[in-house]
Amino acid sequence: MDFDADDIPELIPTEEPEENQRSFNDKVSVVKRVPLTIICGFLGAGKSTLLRRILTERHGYRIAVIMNEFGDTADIEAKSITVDGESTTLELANGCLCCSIKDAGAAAIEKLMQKQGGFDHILLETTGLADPGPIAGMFWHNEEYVDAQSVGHEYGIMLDGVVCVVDAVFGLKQMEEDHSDAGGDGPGESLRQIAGSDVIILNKVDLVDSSILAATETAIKYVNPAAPIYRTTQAELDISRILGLQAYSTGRQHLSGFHDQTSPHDHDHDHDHNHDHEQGHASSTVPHYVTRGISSLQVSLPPLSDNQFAAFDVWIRTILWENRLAEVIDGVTSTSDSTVQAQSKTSINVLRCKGLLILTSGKRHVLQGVRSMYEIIPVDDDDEAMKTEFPHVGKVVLIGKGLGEDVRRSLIANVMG
Ligand SMILES: Nc1nc2c(ncn2[C@@H]2O[C@H](COP(=O)(O)OP(=O)(O)OP(=O)(O)O)[C@@H](O)[C@H]2O)c(=O)[nH]1
Repeated sequence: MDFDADDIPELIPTEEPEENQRSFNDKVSVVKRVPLTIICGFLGAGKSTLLRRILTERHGYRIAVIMNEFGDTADIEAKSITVDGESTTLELANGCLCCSIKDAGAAAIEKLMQKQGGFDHILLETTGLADPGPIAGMFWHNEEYVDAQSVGHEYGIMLDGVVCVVDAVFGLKQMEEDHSDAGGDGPGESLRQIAGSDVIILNKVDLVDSSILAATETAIKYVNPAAPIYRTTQAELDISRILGLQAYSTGRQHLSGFHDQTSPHDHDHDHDHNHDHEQGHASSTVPHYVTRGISSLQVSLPPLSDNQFAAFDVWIRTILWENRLAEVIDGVTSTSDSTVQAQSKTSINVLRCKGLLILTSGKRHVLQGVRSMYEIIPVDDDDEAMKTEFPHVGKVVLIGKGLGEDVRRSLIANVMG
């Protein structure tokens, strides 16, 4: 990547950001847990372009970008270069830091912060072939943070979100090839990257026509209907779109996808109709690699009693931990459709789940899950914005493999039954 003199940003004072720049900085926790965003994406999709933009723009934030290796970014104008046994750090004119550390685990990043001081945000770039799921799981419930506190460290990390950069030129082809390469190991990396992300950047839109963009977006939405998609050229977008997502907390942002279902298959119908509608399209227009690989399932839920809420916990735990439907429903399905039951027992693999559960008492809970890890957290009812901006219908979104009709039936019967 080449930089010319025009690209070199001016020195800016390290004063407090202006009021209108506080959109995500405000969300930094008072306990100094620094938000971390994972950037994944296909090979060559534009991850470095996005990071270079963040490292050189005048946004007023102190952001640490952790890269696998400096490689083509080493020529970024640096105020100083620090090298020690474990990390190399370039301090940049706009106050950001570009870091390359041997071990990008939570403990190593926290150690870096103790040395370099706190950041407003951390971006972690993954390689083009990385599956973000295990990396997100590593940072989500970061045990090292507890250790960091107990030994008096000032900073910890909290997972803010996962962002996937998709190549508008090759995205569809990559998804297709990825599936066919996956063989018996299930869906490959490009599909897992899309499935595991909270925001999708569809980059290089300058190189394709609108019909390809629309087809690519349709395929993405079948895999992950909950993530907003932003079209970009040279990864140019407002950084507040990707930072401060709070995708793993009860923050209202994390369910924004529920409001913005532009999938042609999501109408505000009841769940039976909605699902049948999806199935109808699936047989005619959905690319085969999506229907055969990762797909998503959305189910609307009415207000739940305490017992139904407890039943949901059992149901989700069973599907996430044991990759099967809950026992009580096995009994029901086995009498009506034992083939479906047998298939679901072996093929369900949920990569990501989100949800909003509304109780008959009015209390609301957010479901968050990455693979087998999940939590159900009460929504802060004192937050005025939560009252007005949060969806008022309970809903569960599952993204993964084997999410067919039997899973929806199981959820409804097991929880509502
Ligand atoms: N025309 C066009 N080219 C772009 C755009 N974004 C990035 N590129 C170019 O695409 C190439 C790959 O971009 P990178 O940012 O290096 O991609 P990457 O995802 O970091 O690549 P890997 O690290 O190899 O996975 C570079 O030559 C970029 O200049 C865009 O929006 N339009």
